[in-house]
Amino acid sequence: MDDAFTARLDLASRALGGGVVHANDEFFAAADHLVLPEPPTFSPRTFDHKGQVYDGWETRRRRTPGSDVAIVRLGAPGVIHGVDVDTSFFVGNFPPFASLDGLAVDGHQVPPDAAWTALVPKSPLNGDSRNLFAVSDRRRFTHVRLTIFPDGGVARLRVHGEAIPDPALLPAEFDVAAVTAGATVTGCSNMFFGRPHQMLMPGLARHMGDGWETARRREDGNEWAEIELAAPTEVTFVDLDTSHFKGNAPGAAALRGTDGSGDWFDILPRVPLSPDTPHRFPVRPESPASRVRLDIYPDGGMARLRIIGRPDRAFLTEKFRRHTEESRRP
Ligand SMILES: NC(=O)NC(NC(N)=O)C(=O)[O-]
Repeated sequence: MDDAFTARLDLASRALGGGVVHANDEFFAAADHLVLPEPPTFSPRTFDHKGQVYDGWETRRRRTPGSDVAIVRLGAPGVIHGVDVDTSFFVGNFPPFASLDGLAVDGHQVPPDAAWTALVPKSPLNGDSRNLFAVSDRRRFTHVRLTIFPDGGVARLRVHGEAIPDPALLPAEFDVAAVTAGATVTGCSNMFFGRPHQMLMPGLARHMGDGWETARRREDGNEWAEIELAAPTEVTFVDLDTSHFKGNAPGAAALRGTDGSGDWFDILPRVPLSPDTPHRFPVRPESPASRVRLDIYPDGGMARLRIIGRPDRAFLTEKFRRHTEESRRP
């Protein structure tokens, strides 16, 4: 099956601010575990007052017909390309079937009579494994609802897709390289220790594992990453944050941009970098950029990359409109 969607951003992740807003039953384990960014873990023969401790959402054994549900508010609303219903470590207690629905709400509350859209029909699950389901609906959703039949445990719910922010909620100038704004990594030379999209995650990096890190380069040349920005943008500031990279920060970096025509121009000509330091550079590039290339010399780690500027509002509005109109239709 097509599982290419697993490389996409997890829109539900707590790392983006996603959260569980409702679960009808959490007897054995809290549904909040569903959106944790870390892979699930298990410690055998570890019992609390309710039973064996699980790193997931686990409901009690049903004695009446029915199903159990959990509703997740996406950290970044967007278009869902596929989901992973991960039942890791649930063996004698995984749900044999699950389904997933989506909802797009204006504002912040889920109305009790909301009309949910089916994204994954009731489908069989395997225990102690990832269960991948592609989603073909290309509308924008703010919430998903996981239903398990009849009961049981799910370790994580990953909702892979592309973030589509509401332009009405974005200021005139913001970080257009942020994954929550819809920026994506389109290529990189090396990601041995850490994937480059981590540079584009919200907030400060928590530790060295929370950034882009290459292997030590043993030949000539330098490492690089390319990013498609949320929209064509007049860039005003570039942040290169090497926090936590103390013995392995790049010695220098440069940022170039293109408007898609194939011509590249300097946004930030090569500058020296210090270890474990958030650097900010005011810039005045000659043109708006829709894509950028970060070169680091020769290799190393970057905790965060921020590209602040004034995006093309019409571009953002059209992207939002294209994915939104129909998902709001009753
Ligand atoms: N040994 C178990 O895991 N039992 C049960 N679950 C927990 N959490 O104890 C159950 O009945 O599914």
